[in-house]
Amino acid sequence: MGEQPAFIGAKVVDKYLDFATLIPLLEKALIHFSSGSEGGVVQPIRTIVPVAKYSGFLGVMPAYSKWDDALTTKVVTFYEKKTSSEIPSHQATVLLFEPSNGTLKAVIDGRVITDKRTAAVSAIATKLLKPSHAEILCILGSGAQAQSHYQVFTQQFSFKEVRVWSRTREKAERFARTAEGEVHVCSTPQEAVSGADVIITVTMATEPVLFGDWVKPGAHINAIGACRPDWRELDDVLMESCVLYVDSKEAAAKESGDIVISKASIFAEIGEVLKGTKPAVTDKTTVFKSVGMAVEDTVSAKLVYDSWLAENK
Ligand SMILES: NC(=O)C1=CN([C@@H]2O[C@H](COP(=O)(O)OP(=O)(O)OC[C@H]3O[C@@H](n4cnc5c(N)ncnc54)[C@H](O)[C@@H]3O)[C@@H](O)[C@H]2O)C=CC1
Ligand SMILES: O=C(O)C1=NCCCC1
Repeated sequence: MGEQPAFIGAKVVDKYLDFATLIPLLEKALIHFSSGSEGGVVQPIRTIVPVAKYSGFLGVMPAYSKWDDALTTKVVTFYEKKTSSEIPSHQATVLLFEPSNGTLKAVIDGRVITDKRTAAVSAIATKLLKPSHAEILCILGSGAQAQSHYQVFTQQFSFKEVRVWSRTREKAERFARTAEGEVHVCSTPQEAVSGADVIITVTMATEPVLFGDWVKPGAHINAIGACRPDWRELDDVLMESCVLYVDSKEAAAKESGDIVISKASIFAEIGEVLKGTKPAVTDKTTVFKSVGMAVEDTVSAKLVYDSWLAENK
């Protein structure tokens, strides 16, 4: 029998995944992904199994990155209705394999990876696309992604004001109370969005929560939810009037109702902007529609495993 795989839990993952190290790795992964076969990323569209009886979904997200020589698959579940406050709506595990022979090297908590890599990619998009004077940050939603986005955005940028709105005011207040800096709780999404320079939508909404008529012209929006073809976070006015960036054109056009239903046309992948083959527009309203990519999990899991191995040889 060979060696047993390492089991790496959420606390250890959190310790090793610091944004300053993760962001440059994700930038490279986005460039590789958007470089076709030359980029060496093999990432099929993920498989999603609906568990209709419980309004849940199971997703399988495999990827290989030649440049990182890393092979993973994430298995993620997400449930529309929370069954208890202790069980997160999204749970995930990343399996890391030895690419040369297929041996399973590690079973790694995928929840922290999902939260942090998604937020880090939004920060990358925002650095490229935000208006030059961005003073007000608005977050719609107050769950796990809201937390990780708040963390990285307050670390990477210096907003003068941070606002949050959530369907349940009490949850928005809890978010503000536990945040490290000052967060202004808003009573309506419109109040939160009004005059904001950067907006993040991190909800499980299935109908629009952000309307184009509310958005300050030139603002940048990171749209993180609406990962099913019949789910929306943004309305048609916004989708039709913005310059639309995505992580993966193929996946976004198939998976997100914000694009499928509005039929908005995609301008570029973020990886193309990082590569310099497509421009970063900063004087118009921009949307980064994120659906999440397996290769982001691959480079994150490799970082965690390599860091863990260095301390546990
Ligand atoms: N693009 C990506 O890479 C990823 C996207 N996601 C998506 O991001 C979104 C947020 O995920 P988490 O923070 O982990 O979930 P969560 O369950 O921790 O938080 C969800 C938030 O959405 C709010 N919400 C639920 N239904 C709503 C509705 N109908 N209208 C307005 N707000 C509503 C909840 O009150 C809560 O604040 C989800 O849509 C999730 O699927 C999650 C992981 C990766
Ligand atoms: O990329 C991911 O991981 C996810 N994206 C959409 C929702 C489920 C998790």
